[in-house]
Amino acid sequence: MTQAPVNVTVTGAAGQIGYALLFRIASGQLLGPDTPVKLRLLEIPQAVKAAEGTAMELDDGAFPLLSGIDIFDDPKQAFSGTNIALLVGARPRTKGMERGDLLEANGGIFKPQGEAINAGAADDIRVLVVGNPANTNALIAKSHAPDVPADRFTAMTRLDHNRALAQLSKKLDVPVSDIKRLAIWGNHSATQYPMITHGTVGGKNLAEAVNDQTWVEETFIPTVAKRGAAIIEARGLSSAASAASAAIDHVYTWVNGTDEGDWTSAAVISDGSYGVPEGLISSFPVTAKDGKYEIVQGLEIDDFSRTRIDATVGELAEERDAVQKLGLI
Ligand SMILES: NC(=O)C1=CN([C@@H]2O[C@H](COP(=O)(O)OP(=O)(O)OC[C@H]3O[C@@H](n4cnc5c(N)ncnc54)[C@H](O)[C@@H]3O)[C@@H](O)[C@H]2O)C=CC1
Ligand SMILES: O=C([O-])CC(=O)C(=O)O
Repeated sequence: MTQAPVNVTVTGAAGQIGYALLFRIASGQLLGPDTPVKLRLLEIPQAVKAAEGTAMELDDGAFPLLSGIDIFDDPKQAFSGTNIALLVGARPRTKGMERGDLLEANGGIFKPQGEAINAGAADDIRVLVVGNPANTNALIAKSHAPDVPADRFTAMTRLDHNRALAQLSKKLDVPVSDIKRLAIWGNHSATQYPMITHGTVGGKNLAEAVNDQTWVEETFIPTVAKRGAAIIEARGLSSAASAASAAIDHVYTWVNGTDEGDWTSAAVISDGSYGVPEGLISSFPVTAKDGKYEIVQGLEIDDFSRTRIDATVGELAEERDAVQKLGLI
């Protein structure tokens, strides 16, 4: 192990996703088995003690790749020199809270975090926003980091992608690894569009293999799009281990690349591709190469997909307009 450790900042470190995520980072699953990591945990002051408890357990894991843990309640310190930032901590929606209140409360978190990343993160900083509303929180953070290339801000739809893989694997009775070129479009919300049109399974077209448009529209799409709510209903808590696993997948792929001929899904800054307004952080089919996510170009979009993409992207535009009105971007 000769490489210098990579600094990884995790916000919301004392939360339930943090608890599932940190041990996997420490064991080398975020960046690979040859890359040592240094953890920088950010929490609100009331949760610092709980984060200290998690750090004690991380110590007790005796992970060979974990070269240190620091805990902060100040974003400026937490993001100083960081290479990878996982923005997990967010303000959850509580009873009686309107959508605007939620966006405003999260603006109070993601604006200072964007500023702190701008001020002190390493030049190769890569940011993944997990905390909801993830796409718009990423947009807020990006807006306050003008010196960081915009394509370094991403939001997580890999969990939706993995959920879609799992549903298709069950439907077709094939291993998830046989299914390629699946794509989640738009917002990480119930309007998202999981698209199978260009997918493949064992080299054959995925939509033809499924051959059941009623199942796609009435079962597959709603199951994937509403899975978060179904998990809350069943567990009494929102998805945590699966969300942590998807965050690991998102960063691992970003750094190590997609397989030749395959895609994944990530919410990245739109360059106007497929009519998605430039500047929105929207999920697209993406490849990763040389440490960069790129939107897959040139796909034919059928009428059904167009309608679904327009709806979810329309919701993103509304969220952008709302945070613009609140002066958060
Ligand atoms: N994009 C996705 O696919 C998914 C996103 N999520 C979202 O991830 C977020 C975290 O989920 P959980 O870990 O289950 O929540 P949690 O409530 O268990 O933990 C959140 C943690 O964030 C901390 N926090 C709050 N404000 C902070 C700030 N300003 N700086 C640092 N830390 C702060 C809290 O103290 C808490 O420890 C939620 O917004 C949830 O909706 C959850 C699942 C999937
Ligand atoms: O729905 C939630 O609150 C958590 C979430 O984002 C998901 O599980 O996809």
